[in-house]
Amino acid sequence: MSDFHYRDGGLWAEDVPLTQIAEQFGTPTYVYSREYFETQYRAYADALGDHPGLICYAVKANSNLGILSLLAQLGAGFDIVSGGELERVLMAGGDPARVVFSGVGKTAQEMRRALEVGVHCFNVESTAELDRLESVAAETGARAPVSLRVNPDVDARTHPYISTGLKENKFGIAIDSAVYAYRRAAASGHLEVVGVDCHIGSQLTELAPFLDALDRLLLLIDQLAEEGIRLKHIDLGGGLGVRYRGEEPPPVSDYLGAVRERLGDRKLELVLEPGRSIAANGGLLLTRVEYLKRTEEHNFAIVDAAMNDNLRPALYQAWQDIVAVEPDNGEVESWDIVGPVCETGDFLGKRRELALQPGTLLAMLSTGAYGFSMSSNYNSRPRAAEVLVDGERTYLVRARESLADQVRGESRVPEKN
Ligand SMILES: Cc1ncc(COP(=O)(O)O)c(C=O)c1O
Ligand SMILES: N[C@@H](CCCC[NH3+])C(=O)O
Repeated sequence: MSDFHYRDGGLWAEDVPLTQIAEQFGTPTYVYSREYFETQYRAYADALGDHPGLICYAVKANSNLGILSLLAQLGAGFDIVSGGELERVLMAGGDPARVVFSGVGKTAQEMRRALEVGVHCFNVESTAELDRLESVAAETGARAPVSLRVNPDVDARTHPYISTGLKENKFGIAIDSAVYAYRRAAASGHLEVVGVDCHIGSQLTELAPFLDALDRLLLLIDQLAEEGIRLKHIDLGGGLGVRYRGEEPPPVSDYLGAVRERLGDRKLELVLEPGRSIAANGGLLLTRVEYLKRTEEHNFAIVDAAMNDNLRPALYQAWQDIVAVEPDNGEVESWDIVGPVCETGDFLGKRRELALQPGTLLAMLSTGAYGFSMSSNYNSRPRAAEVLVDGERTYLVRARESLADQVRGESRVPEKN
């Protein structure tokens, strides 16, 4: 039985009916299944098996402390892209020695803090960043562990906004010039070269681009070894896709099986940074229909969640399934499910076949990744509550924002005299 399933005519999260969650916590609310996150993390850990390495969950996919803490309890590592994400990991009980620090714009302050707590490595994305890291390390007297993020120029065959491993993208150091950057890092007394990293994109549904990137990285590793620069680990980033509609991404075991086979008996630790494949199908967004509005063109169902809660449809024209929590036998019609935000792009789904009434409770599925974490206060809307379900228990892992939360730090100005 899946973690979100119909039972007694209604949709449940594990052993809790979603109607109960809506009643207790209101809507819109993100609902997560603990079991799902644990199963997905374990799929990676099991597929890694006895091969040395780290599964570093990409915090940006879902950075709620409840989620991070349950992963920390399983021994997960974390992939972070900001000082804020680092502090979240620490607050959740994560081990800094299992943290890899990615991102193209690390500040000196963020570097200092990461050195202080002792992260596993910095995934350095440019030579300018290498210079900054070297001077921060020199200042603090630490030796910074460095893995260069190379851009292997591989087509991930995914949405252009979430493809990151092509020459034209802003990420990483071009693989052709990586050797120079490695020589530069290896010659520094303040930097310790430990690995190589790449991340070619997100929502990949085929293995070939991952394996092409891996092959290119292995060539680089051999070239570096000839110069006496020996790497301890290879980090293939995240990117494994999930099923939103008809996609059939390869199972984690096939992916890691193929990678391990390619690595053969090389003594290279394997680091992975999965986000979406751990989180997406572990969450849903619970929302209620406020109004039904029929025009000559369309039927609109205006719900209480909006693009500020889930930006993916507006940003990528992403499709995520929307289902009724208590399917009734009313007349099924085609509806555009839209939010209250003043933007034409504020939709959650178009042309959805549903039987709706004002007050109908809906669940937008596959929203555990890049859902709440990309939400905002646009239109001064409070960000949604987040509830984690564990069997029959519910934990409010983030309270719905209040107006006071929203205006904290803002102030009026005195009248002009
Ligand atoms: C550097 C890095 N690592 C890991 C991830 C996680 O990717 P995904 O959620 O596709 O697994 C991302 C986001 O795409 C990323 O930019
Ligand atoms: N936010 C994106 C994925 C971007 C991943 C970050 N590199 C999504 O919702 O699909």
